[in-house]
Amino acid sequence: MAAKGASKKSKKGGKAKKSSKSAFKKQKDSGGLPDPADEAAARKRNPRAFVNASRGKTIKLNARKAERDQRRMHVPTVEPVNDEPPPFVVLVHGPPGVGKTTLIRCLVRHYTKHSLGEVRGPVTCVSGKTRRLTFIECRQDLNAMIDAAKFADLVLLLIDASFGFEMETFEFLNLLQSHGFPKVMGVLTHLDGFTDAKRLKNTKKILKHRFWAEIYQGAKLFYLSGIKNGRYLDREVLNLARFIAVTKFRPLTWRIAHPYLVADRFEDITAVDKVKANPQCDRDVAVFGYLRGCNLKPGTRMHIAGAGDFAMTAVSGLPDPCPRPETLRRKALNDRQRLLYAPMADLGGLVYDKDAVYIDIPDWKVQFSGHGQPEGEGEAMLGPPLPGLLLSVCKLTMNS
Ligand SMILES: Nc1nc2c(ncn2[C@@H]2O[C@H](COP(=O)(O)OP(=O)(O)OP(=O)(O)O)[C@@H](O)[C@H]2O)c(=O)[nH]1
Repeated sequence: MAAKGASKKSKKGGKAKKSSKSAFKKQKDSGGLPDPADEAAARKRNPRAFVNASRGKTIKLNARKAERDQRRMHVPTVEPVNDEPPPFVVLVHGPPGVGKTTLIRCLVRHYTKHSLGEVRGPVTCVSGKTRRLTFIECRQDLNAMIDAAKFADLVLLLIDASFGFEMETFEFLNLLQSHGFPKVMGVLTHLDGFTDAKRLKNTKKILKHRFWAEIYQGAKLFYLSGIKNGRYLDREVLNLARFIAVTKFRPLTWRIAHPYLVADRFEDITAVDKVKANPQCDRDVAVFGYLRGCNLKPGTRMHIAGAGDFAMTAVSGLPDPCPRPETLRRKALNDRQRLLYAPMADLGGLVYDKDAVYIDIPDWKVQFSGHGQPEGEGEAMLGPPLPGLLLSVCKLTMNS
């Protein structure tokens, strides 16, 4: 223990340098300079020699190492080579009001420069030269979560920081475990509700460690610090979007061995007379979506989650409605290559209903005759939709 009143020797800064210089001079004067070989050996033994000086950098390096180790542990299989892989499914999950719709809108806006109105059904967009993403919003409802756990490639787990984790979030993680556990990233929202900086820092830290305890040490957690003009901050969305665009997805053994399809949309194509005669009759339904997993053989029985087993009468390939860019020479995508395909959303003035398609035509483009539709009505109904009107990769017709 230092004697009372003795001054503390400084270890950093100008004073420390000065004192080390004077110590060296003293040693030189007394002729007791250490042997350079001994000095080099001592330096090699220095346990702190390879430790990062910066604490933040050490944490980041450890997190990256954990990520790499996890990836190594989880890739026992090689994904089959596919020239045109289907879009990856990014599932956005969280409690009501946490910001799922807002986040999907912001990400789609970032990738395609298109502002979505309402987010309904799957939204597919081109996210880069070689990748397409399908965003799906998952309600905090047990049935929806059970279905979503079966097809998600990446889960964005939204957490309301002002509330913390909810029971359903843990339930969903358990469901994911039973389906092979896809990649999971956390996103903290409602951080602008904190006025005290210290409390905000503590909350972030607590939630991060809780999240790491559930997933693994170093799992990626993003912070969205607030809303501006109904959108998350551009810089934070850009970081998240870039991370999603480059992240590697784990091929899950069961999924790559089975054909499956996430329906972008469906149509009831039963003959009208048949339904009129017997409203309870078996229906013919055409389901449109990208085929995932392995090849689908025509004639196999299909299982529709939550509905049961069905016989398939026909399968046909359709032109891709959201193809990847053909020329990869340019570094960035141009606006024409940033495609968006969301058949259920109100995109481009096209709305799909159960039994009709509506096209929204602005009033100034329409010249109504005196006997036609009343003036001012901007929606024209086209009648029952034809199968294959809006194109998709696979079409199935089923009856029970
Ligand atoms: N202050 C603040 N408001 C937010 C934040 N995130 C979302 N909101 C607001 O919360 C409201 C609900 O956002 P939505 O994106 O509709 O949430 P949701 O999870 O899709 O809600 P449901 O569709 O009901 O499940 C909107 O008014 C958003 O502006 C945030 O980080 N801070």
